[in-house]
Amino acid sequence: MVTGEPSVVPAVESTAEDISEMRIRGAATIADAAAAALATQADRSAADTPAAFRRELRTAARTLYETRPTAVSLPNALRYVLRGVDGDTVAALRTSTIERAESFQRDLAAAQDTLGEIGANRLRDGDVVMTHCHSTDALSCLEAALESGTELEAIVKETRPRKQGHITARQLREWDVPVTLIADNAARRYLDRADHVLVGADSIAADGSVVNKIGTSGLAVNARERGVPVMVAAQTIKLHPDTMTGHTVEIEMRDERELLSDEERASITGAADADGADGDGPDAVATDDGLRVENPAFDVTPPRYVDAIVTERGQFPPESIVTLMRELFGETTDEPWET
Ligand SMILES: O=C(COP(=O)(O)O)[C@H](O)[C@H](O)COP(=O)(O)O
Repeated sequence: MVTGEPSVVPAVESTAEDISEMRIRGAATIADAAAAALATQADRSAADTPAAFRRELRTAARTLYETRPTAVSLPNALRYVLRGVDGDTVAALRTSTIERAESFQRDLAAAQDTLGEIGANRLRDGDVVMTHCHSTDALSCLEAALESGTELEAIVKETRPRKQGHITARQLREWDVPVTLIADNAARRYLDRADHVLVGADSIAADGSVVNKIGTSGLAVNARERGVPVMVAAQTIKLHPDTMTGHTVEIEMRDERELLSDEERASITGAADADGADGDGPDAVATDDGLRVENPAFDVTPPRYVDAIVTERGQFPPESIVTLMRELFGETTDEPWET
């Protein structure tokens, strides 16, 4: 936290850490947790003036905002809650913040259900769906289809380096869906068996580009080459309003140790143990050993490789998503936590 800023309640700090460390992950889940954290901040605030209460809330929002840069659902959630904070007393501000956060969480869940019903209409009995990463919006489409009696099979990409495909596989097996888990490298080979590629999104840009887990763009290009339609399940909270005014979406770069442990690095570079050959592994990662590891968490799929973006407001060809963005966000993109 920046020195001199008002303190935030410990629950906000721990939610922020859980998001950074990906114990809370996935764009919709992050948005839900951020709204809940603002409600907790409001509930437990010891501020004795409305101005102090508002300052604390803005600091809490900034603390949450600074955790992960790519999923726009996070700032969209914070903006939604902060804009509904209203009242002349601390008690009134507290109540309005909590109510606003709760209504956000209700809307989020309802939007996911509606989106699922819409996405399910694209799926036919016996279809095989290839997934990437773990997306609750994408799974909502599969769940709605299964609930209406559609039989589905899934080819689940492992999704290196964090293997979120395991979470998807676990959920699908709970729903009794036959699952084939594959290494990411095997995707093109298995596209021959797939009727759909179904992924979620962290952000959708005004031109219809889809920002999602690293590997999505390569999958989409291969799917186009194989004639397999690509469906993106994304609630409107994933629409990135800043992209209407020319901003780009920041792609998060994560710690290289998600790809390569210190021991693996040492085995590649031949770096010796800093404290001698004691067998307990290297003590520090060398920075000048000539090996650079890069670990982008997301990539950008151009709209021409996407067949449909399924939202709770209907399904859209990617090129027309900007119309919905203007309707929902207007052109204003100021950040309430920066005031
Ligand atoms: O890319 C990811 C998660 O990345 P990470 O694991 O790095 O957070 C998901 O596809 C989207 O966030 C959509 O998820 P949802 O549909 O649940 O919002």
